[in-house]
Amino acid sequence: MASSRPDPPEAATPSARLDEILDDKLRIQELPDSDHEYEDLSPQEEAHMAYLESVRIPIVDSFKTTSSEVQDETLEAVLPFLEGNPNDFPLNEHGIPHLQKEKHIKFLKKALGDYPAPFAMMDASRPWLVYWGLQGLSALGYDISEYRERVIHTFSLAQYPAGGYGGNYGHFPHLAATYAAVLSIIMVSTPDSPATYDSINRKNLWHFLGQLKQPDGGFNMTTGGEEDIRGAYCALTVLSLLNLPLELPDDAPARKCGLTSFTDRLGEWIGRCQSFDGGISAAPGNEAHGAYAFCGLGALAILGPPKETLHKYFDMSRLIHWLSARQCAPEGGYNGRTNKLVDGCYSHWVGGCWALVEEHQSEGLWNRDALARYVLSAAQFSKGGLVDKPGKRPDAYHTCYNLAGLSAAQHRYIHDAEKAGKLGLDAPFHWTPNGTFAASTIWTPADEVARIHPVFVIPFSAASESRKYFADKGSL
Ligand SMILES: CC(C)=CCC/C(C)=C/CC/C(C)=C/COP(=O)(O)OP(=O)(O)O
Ligand SMILES: [Zn+2]
Repeated sequence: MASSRPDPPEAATPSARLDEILDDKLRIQELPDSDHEYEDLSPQEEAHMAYLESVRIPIVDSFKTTSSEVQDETLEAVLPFLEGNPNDFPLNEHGIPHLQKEKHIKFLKKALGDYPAPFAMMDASRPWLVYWGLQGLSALGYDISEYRERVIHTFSLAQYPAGGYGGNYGHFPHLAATYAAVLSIIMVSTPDSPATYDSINRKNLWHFLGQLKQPDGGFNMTTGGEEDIRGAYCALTVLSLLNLPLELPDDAPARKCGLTSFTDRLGEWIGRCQSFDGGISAAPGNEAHGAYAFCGLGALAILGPPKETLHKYFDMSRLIHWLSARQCAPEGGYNGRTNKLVDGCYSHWVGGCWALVEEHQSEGLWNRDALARYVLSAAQFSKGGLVDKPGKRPDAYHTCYNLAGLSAAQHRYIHDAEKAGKLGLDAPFHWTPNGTFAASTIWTPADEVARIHPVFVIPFSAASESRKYFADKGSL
């Protein structure tokens, strides 16, 4: 680096002749190590050459870093997919691979099946595997009702007797597992199948959430576990979809510190997660990350109409600046944080932020076509399923969130703040679809995925039917 470069020795003389030999490129990258070309150098010029030799390595090192090298490798992997069609997929009228719906459905159905023994380590993620599979299938327009019985069975076992859901039978309850389990259950439920909704022990779940509420306003992920912004989003999602009381249970430890409601001090705590660069981090003081940005925005969009809550708790112009910087060029997809690599899952974690942000500031803040191009051209795996980036294996997580990101690029939503009730986490039920972008230069109607609720990331009908079912039911 220039600042650490030593001063040249006094005897060293830069000269016009040396400058001629050492043009900029040469000086930085290709300083010769044999001196036969410079046999007739004066002692002063030789001293200057020696000086240049001594500073060469630090200069070269400052141009290449581990991050820049993996970024170069990423471009090498991605560009052939943006410029050509290495998978030999059928192309749409814009010359872009069609969305391979049938292949992805087959992949997700397999992902919802049995796993061989080495996957035992994924046991604690069972609710997530189910959620990603069901949500991905729904996005592809597949009717998931055939999974209803299996979902009730799986989650009745994973429901912890004292409330909440763990990864599987006998696991302690965790807020992330609870979020994924509740979303899965309500996705396969219908008002005429109350047994599915009623498999959730709401009263015990409410008590479990009460144990997680912290005196500073945030939520722990599990009893005695970490407090982070996922907790805020997961807890509010469950409270809102299951129409649980906002009042803290009497046995909630936060009551001892004067808190009475799940929402007490929560907006302020979420606001403290905005980092110096405008992004949103897991907890105050941490590095900003796109997945946490979605959790923060989602949580505020449940707490009240985003038109009101976003600018109340976040500096929106700095957040928009940070979110915009996550879209990679020329890849078109998103990365999750500064100086990191494009990855298909951020198509949702960052791409999904825009529907919420656009309630604060009008659209046009991001390049929808560029994201759709990354998903269709670079993130579809030849045999089905979607990936982080070319060269990676597909999995249910990347399949679900690439599809959600593609949906975010294709559809527009609007929130009716007037209709949202002031109490009871009712705000997220006043989003409505507001058209589909038809004028794309990337996708055609055959490449469209379904609309997805911008806050809960499930079908719209699953969200509204659950809320209505539990509102009609009333008591816990
Ligand atoms: C609702 C809910 C529970 C949301 C969870 C969201 C989520 C995916 C969080 C992960 C966040 C994180 C710090 C990833 C870094 O991974 P990395 O270092 O491997 O990836 P990177 O290089 O892309 O940052
Ligand atoms: Zn990823």
